[in-house]
Amino acid sequence: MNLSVRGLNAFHGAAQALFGVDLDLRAGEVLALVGRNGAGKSTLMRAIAGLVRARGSIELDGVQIAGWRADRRARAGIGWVPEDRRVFTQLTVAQNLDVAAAPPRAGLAPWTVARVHALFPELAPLHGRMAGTLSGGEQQMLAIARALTTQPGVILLDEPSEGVAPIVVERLAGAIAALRDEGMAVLLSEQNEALAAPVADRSVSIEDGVVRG
Ligand SMILES: Nc1ncnc2c1ncn2[C@@H]1O[C@H](COP(=O)(O)OP(=O)(O)OP(=O)(O)O)[C@@H](O)[C@H]1O
Repeated sequence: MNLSVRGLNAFHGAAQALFGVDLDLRAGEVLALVGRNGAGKSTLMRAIAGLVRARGSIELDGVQIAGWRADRRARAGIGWVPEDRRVFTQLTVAQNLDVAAAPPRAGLAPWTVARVHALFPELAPLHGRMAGTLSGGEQQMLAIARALTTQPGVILLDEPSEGVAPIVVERLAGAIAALRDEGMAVLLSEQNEALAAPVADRSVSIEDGVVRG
Protein backbone atom coordinates (compact mmCIF):
# COMPACT_ATOMS: atom_id res chain seq x y z
CA MET A 1 0.00 0.00 0.00
CA ASN A 2 1.05 3.65 -0.35
CA LEU A 3 1.28 6.09 2.53
CA SER A 4 1.24 9.85 2.17
CA VAL A 5 1.72 12.16 5.15
CA ARG A 6 1.27 15.92 4.83
CA GLY A 7 1.68 18.71 7.35
CA LEU A 8 1.71 16.39 10.36
CA ASN A 9 2.01 18.03 13.77
CA ALA A 10 2.14 15.80 16.85
CA PHE A 11 2.02 16.52 20.54
CA HIS A 12 2.99 14.98 23.86
CA GLY A 13 0.65 16.79 26.21
CA ALA A 14 1.18 20.47 25.51
CA ALA A 15 4.62 19.91 23.95
CA GLN A 16 4.79 19.77 20.16
CA ALA A 17 7.10 16.98 18.95
CA LEU A 18 6.52 17.01 15.15
CA PHE A 19 6.28 20.08 12.97
CA GLY A 20 4.67 19.93 9.54
CA VAL A 21 6.04 16.52 8.55
CA ASP A 22 5.62 15.44 4.91
CA LEU A 23 6.46 11.87 3.94
CA ASP A 24 5.71 9.55 1.03
CA LEU A 25 6.16 5.80 1.18
CA ARG A 26 5.31 3.51 -1.70
CA ALA A 27 4.55 -0.20 -1.89
CA GLY A 28 7.78 -2.14 -2.44
CA GLU A 29 9.98 0.53 -0.92
CA VAL A 30 12.09 0.78 2.25
CA LEU A 31 12.34 4.33 3.53
CA ALA A 32 14.88 4.85 6.33
CA LEU A 33 14.08 7.45 8.94
CA VAL A 34 17.33 8.57 10.51
CA GLY A 35 17.87 10.94 13.40
CA ARG A 36 19.34 11.19 16.85
CA ASN A 37 17.66 10.08 20.06
CA GLY A 38 14.76 12.38 20.75
CA ALA A 39 14.56 13.68 17.16
CA GLY A 40 11.01 12.38 16.77
CA LYS A 41 11.31 9.05 14.96
CA SER A 42 9.18 7.11 17.42
CA THR A 43 6.69 9.94 17.67
CA LEU A 44 6.25 9.96 13.88
CA MET A 45 5.59 6.22 13.78
CA ARG A 46 3.20 6.42 16.71
CA ALA A 47 1.40 9.36 15.09
CA ILE A 48 0.94 7.35 11.88
CA ALA A 49 -0.31 4.39 13.93
CA GLY A 50 -2.76 6.65 15.78
CA LEU A 51 -1.14 6.45 19.19
CA VAL A 52 -0.12 10.09 19.64
CA ARG A 53 -2.30 13.19 19.40
CA ALA A 54 -1.67 14.66 15.98
CA ARG A 55 -3.08 16.98 13.33
CA GLY A 56 -2.48 16.80 9.61
CA SER A 57 -3.15 14.49 6.69
CA ILE A 58 -2.35 10.76 6.61
CA GLU A 59 -3.55 8.95 3.50
CA LEU A 60 -3.35 5.20 3.04
CA ASP A 61 -3.93 4.31 -0.61
CA GLY A 62 -5.69 7.66 -0.95
CA VAL A 63 -7.99 7.15 2.05
CA GLN A 64 -7.75 9.75 4.79
CA ILE A 65 -7.09 7.88 8.05
CA ALA A 66 -5.86 10.76 10.23
CA GLY A 67 -9.08 10.96 12.23
CA TRP A 68 -9.28 7.22 12.86
CA ARG A 69 -8.53 5.35 16.07
CA ALA A 70 -5.44 3.14 16.22
CA ASP A 71 -7.36 -0.15 15.95
CA ARG A 72 -9.12 0.99 12.79
CA ARG A 73 -5.82 2.11 11.25
CA ALA A 74 -4.36 -1.31 12.07
CA ARG A 75 -7.29 -3.03 10.37
CA ALA A 76 -6.85 -0.70 7.38
CA GLY A 77 -3.25 -1.90 6.93
CA ILE A 78 -0.91 0.02 9.23
CA GLY A 79 1.42 -2.45 10.98
CA TRP A 80 3.63 -1.17 13.81
CA VAL A 81 6.55 -2.80 15.63
CA PRO A 82 7.44 -0.71 18.67
CA GLU A 83 11.00 -0.09 19.76
CA ASP A 84 10.50 -2.18 22.91
CA ARG A 85 8.90 -5.02 20.89
CA ARG A 86 6.23 -5.83 23.45
CA VAL A 87 5.88 -9.49 22.64
CA PHE A 88 3.52 -11.25 25.03
CA THR A 89 6.13 -12.84 27.29
CA GLN A 90 3.65 -15.17 29.02
CA LEU A 91 2.35 -16.57 25.74
CA THR A 92 4.08 -19.03 23.44
CA VAL A 93 5.54 -17.98 20.10
CA ALA A 94 2.60 -19.63 18.34
CA GLN A 95 0.08 -17.83 20.56
CA ASN A 96 1.81 -14.49 19.93
CA LEU A 97 1.26 -15.01 16.21
CA ASP A 98 -2.29 -16.18 16.71
CA VAL A 99 -3.56 -13.33 18.91
CA ALA A 100 -2.82 -10.72 16.28
CA ALA A 101 -3.94 -12.71 13.25
CA ALA A 102 -6.33 -10.90 10.92
CA PRO A 103 -8.15 -12.12 7.79
CA PRO A 104 -6.29 -11.81 4.46
CA ARG A 105 -6.31 -8.41 2.81
CA ALA A 106 -7.63 -8.15 -0.73
CA GLY A 107 -4.85 -7.90 -3.28
CA LEU A 108 -2.06 -8.97 -0.91
CA ALA A 109 -0.71 -12.47 -0.33
CA PRO A 110 -1.79 -13.48 3.21
CA TRP A 111 0.79 -13.78 5.99
CA THR A 112 0.11 -17.30 7.20
CA VAL A 113 2.22 -18.93 9.91
CA ALA A 114 3.93 -20.96 7.17
CA ARG A 115 4.85 -17.80 5.26
CA VAL A 116 6.11 -16.15 8.45
CA HIS A 117 8.27 -19.22 9.10
CA ALA A 118 9.63 -19.01 5.56
CA LEU A 119 10.73 -15.44 6.33
CA PHE A 120 12.06 -16.30 9.81
CA PRO A 121 12.94 -20.03 9.86
CA GLU A 122 14.45 -19.45 13.33
CA LEU A 123 10.94 -19.10 14.77
CA ALA A 124 9.61 -22.47 13.57
CA PRO A 125 11.34 -24.69 16.17
CA LEU A 126 10.47 -22.16 18.89
CA HIS A 127 6.71 -22.27 18.36
CA GLY A 128 5.96 -23.89 21.74
CA ARG A 129 8.37 -21.73 23.75
CA MET A 130 7.23 -18.90 26.01
CA ALA A 131 8.13 -15.67 24.24
CA GLY A 132 9.71 -14.28 27.40
CA THR A 133 12.43 -16.94 27.20
CA LEU A 134 13.58 -15.90 23.69
CA SER A 135 16.73 -13.89 23.02
CA GLY A 136 16.44 -10.23 22.08
CA GLY A 137 16.96 -11.07 18.41
CA GLU A 138 14.37 -13.84 18.47
CA GLN A 139 11.90 -11.51 20.18
CA GLN A 140 12.51 -8.91 17.48
CA MET A 141 11.80 -11.47 14.76
CA LEU A 142 8.66 -12.51 16.63
CA ALA A 143 7.54 -8.88 16.98
CA ILE A 144 7.88 -8.39 13.21
CA ALA A 145 6.21 -11.74 12.53
CA ARG A 146 3.31 -10.82 14.81
CA ALA A 147 2.86 -7.52 12.99
CA LEU A 148 2.81 -9.41 9.67
CA THR A 149 -0.05 -11.66 10.79
CA THR A 150 -2.19 -8.50 11.10
CA GLN A 151 -1.84 -8.41 7.27
CA PRO A 152 -0.36 -4.91 6.96
CA GLY A 153 0.19 -3.06 3.71
CA VAL A 154 2.61 -0.68 5.42
CA ILE A 155 4.92 -1.68 8.25
CA LEU A 156 6.52 0.74 10.68
CA LEU A 157 9.70 -0.72 12.23
CA ASP A 158 11.00 1.30 15.17
CA GLU A 159 14.74 0.66 15.63
CA PRO A 160 14.61 -3.10 15.10
CA SER A 161 18.38 -3.47 15.58
CA GLU A 162 18.31 -2.04 19.09
CA GLY A 163 19.88 -4.48 21.53
CA VAL A 164 20.32 -7.34 19.06
CA ALA A 165 23.56 -9.06 18.04
CA PRO A 166 25.30 -8.03 14.77
CA ILE A 167 24.57 -11.41 13.18
CA VAL A 168 20.87 -10.88 13.88
CA VAL A 169 21.04 -7.37 12.43
CA GLU A 170 22.18 -9.00 9.19
CA ARG A 171 19.25 -11.42 9.36
CA LEU A 172 16.82 -8.57 9.95
CA ALA A 173 18.26 -6.66 6.99
CA GLY A 174 17.69 -9.73 4.81
CA ALA A 175 14.13 -10.12 6.05
CA ILE A 176 13.33 -6.45 5.48
CA ALA A 177 14.68 -6.68 1.93
CA ALA A 178 12.52 -9.76 1.36
CA LEU A 179 9.44 -7.92 2.63
CA ARG A 180 10.16 -5.05 0.29
CA ASP A 181 10.63 -7.44 -2.63
CA GLU A 182 7.21 -8.90 -1.87
CA GLY A 183 5.64 -5.44 -2.16
CA MET A 184 5.53 -4.24 1.43
CA ALA A 185 5.96 -0.53 2.16
CA VAL A 186 8.50 -0.33 5.01
CA LEU A 187 9.28 2.70 7.17
CA LEU A 188 12.47 1.89 9.07
CA SER A 189 13.57 4.03 11.98
CA GLU A 190 17.19 3.24 12.46
CA GLN A 191 20.40 4.65 13.88
CA ASN A 192 22.38 1.57 12.92
CA GLU A 193 23.87 2.15 9.46
CA ALA A 194 24.65 -1.59 9.22
CA LEU A 195 20.95 -2.25 9.01
CA ALA A 196 19.71 0.86 7.22
CA ALA A 197 22.33 1.32 4.51
CA PRO A 198 22.03 -2.03 2.69
CA VAL A 199 18.23 -2.14 2.62
CA ALA A 200 17.01 1.43 2.38
CA ASP A 201 15.90 2.62 -1.05
CA ARG A 202 15.77 6.18 0.25
CA SER A 203 16.30 7.92 3.53
CA VAL A 204 15.01 11.05 5.18
CA SER A 205 16.43 12.64 8.28
CA ILE A 206 14.47 14.03 11.16
CA GLU A 207 15.81 16.64 13.53
CA ASP A 208 13.92 18.32 16.36
CA GLY A 209 10.63 17.10 14.92
CA VAL A 210 11.27 18.41 11.41
CA VAL A 211 11.84 16.08 8.42
CA ARG A 212 14.43 17.03 5.83
CA GLY A 213 14.54 15.33 2.45
N1 LIG B 1 5.46 10.19 26.18
C1 LIG B 1 6.10 11.34 26.03
N2 LIG B 1 5.80 12.42 26.80
C2 LIG B 1 6.44 13.58 26.64
N3 LIG B 1 7.40 13.81 25.73
C3 LIG B 1 7.75 12.78 24.95
C4 LIG B 1 7.13 11.50 25.05
N4 LIG B 1 7.69 10.68 24.13
C5 LIG B 1 8.61 11.41 23.48
N5 LIG B 1 8.65 12.68 23.97
C6 LIG B 1 9.52 13.76 23.48
O1 LIG B 1 9.28 13.93 22.09
C7 LIG B 1 10.51 14.16 21.40
C8 LIG B 1 10.70 13.09 20.32
O2 LIG B 1 10.90 11.81 20.95
P1 LIG B 1 10.92 10.45 20.13
O3 LIG B 1 10.88 9.34 21.13
O4 LIG B 1 9.90 10.48 19.09
O5 LIG B 1 12.35 10.50 19.45
P2 LIG B 1 13.15 9.36 18.71
O6 LIG B 1 13.80 10.03 17.55
O7 LIG B 1 12.30 8.21 18.45
O8 LIG B 1 14.25 8.97 19.76
P3 LIG B 1 14.56 7.54 20.42
O9 LIG B 1 15.45 6.88 19.47
O10 LIG B 1 15.23 7.94 21.71
O11 LIG B 1 13.23 6.88 20.63
C9 LIG B 1 11.59 14.17 22.45
O12 LIG B 1 11.82 15.52 22.82
C10 LIG B 1 10.98 13.41 23.59
O13 LIG B 1 11.52 13.85 24.82
